[in-house]
Amino acid sequence: MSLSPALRAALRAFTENERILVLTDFDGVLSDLIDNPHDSRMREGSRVALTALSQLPLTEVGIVTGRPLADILEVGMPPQDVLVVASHGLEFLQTSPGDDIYRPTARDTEILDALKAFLTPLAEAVPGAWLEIKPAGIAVQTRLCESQAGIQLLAIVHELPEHLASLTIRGGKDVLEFSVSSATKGTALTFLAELKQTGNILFMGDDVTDEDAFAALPPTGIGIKVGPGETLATHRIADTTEVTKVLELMVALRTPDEPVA
Ligand SMILES: O=P(O)(O)OC[C@H]1O[C@H](O[C@H]2O[C@H](CO)[C@@H](O)[C@H](O)[C@H]2O)[C@H](O)[C@@H](O)[C@@H]1O
Repeated sequence: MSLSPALRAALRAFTENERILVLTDFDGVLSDLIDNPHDSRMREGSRVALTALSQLPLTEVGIVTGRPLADILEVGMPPQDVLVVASHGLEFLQTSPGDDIYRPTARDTEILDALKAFLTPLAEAVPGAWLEIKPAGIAVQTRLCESQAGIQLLAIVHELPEHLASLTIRGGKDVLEFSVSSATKGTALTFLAELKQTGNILFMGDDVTDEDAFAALPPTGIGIKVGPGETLATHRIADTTEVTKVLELMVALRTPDEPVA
């Protein structure tokens, strides 16, 4: 499918701004959703377009992901000059003076150990379920579970005991994450907007946590939801192949003498 005329017009107007900030989620947007997160890679077309975009003048590009920073650097292999916000807005790279890598405090470690003790037997009881240990939290992954068993497990772990009640809970695609951090992709977007001194921001995302970023977009921003589901975004595209088309169109529109397909 080609991009809708309304989205093409919005992208044309957006790229005419002098300075722009293009931000995108990783899983389900730059990469297809697959069973093993360690095997995820950016679609090649999106990698090429993202790299080209990041090298254009007055064009800032960033990846905003729920993955830990070390993980996205290894799996996502972000091109040079691309800003990275990881752990749902907790960790930052290339945003100097805002560079920030999370290191747990003694109290965080105590809570995370207690969380692991709570989640481990529950996950072990459900075939296919596994725990993704992150620096600031733990995600219960159920993509490989029988559908009802996965839904049931997430409902059970959602009811945290009293001693873990301070944790932030984030939903996602076949995943529920518990974190000592309450940062969101929305707080990250606002931080980057101030850092880069622009309200001309485009954000693409596919999941529940991306809604925080859509909500934080200024009126001069553009939100693009990838795939189905309720959203605050003003535009929608079908899948990761259309993400590549959006990125390629912005490169063409932003490059003098480049033919626009
Ligand atoms: O914010 P994102 O970049 O979209 O990251 C969200 C989570 O993505 C990963 O999990 C999801 O993708 C996996 C690989 O395709 C899939 O197996 C899993 O079921 C999905 O939930 C990642 O593992 C998480 O840490 C991220 O928070």
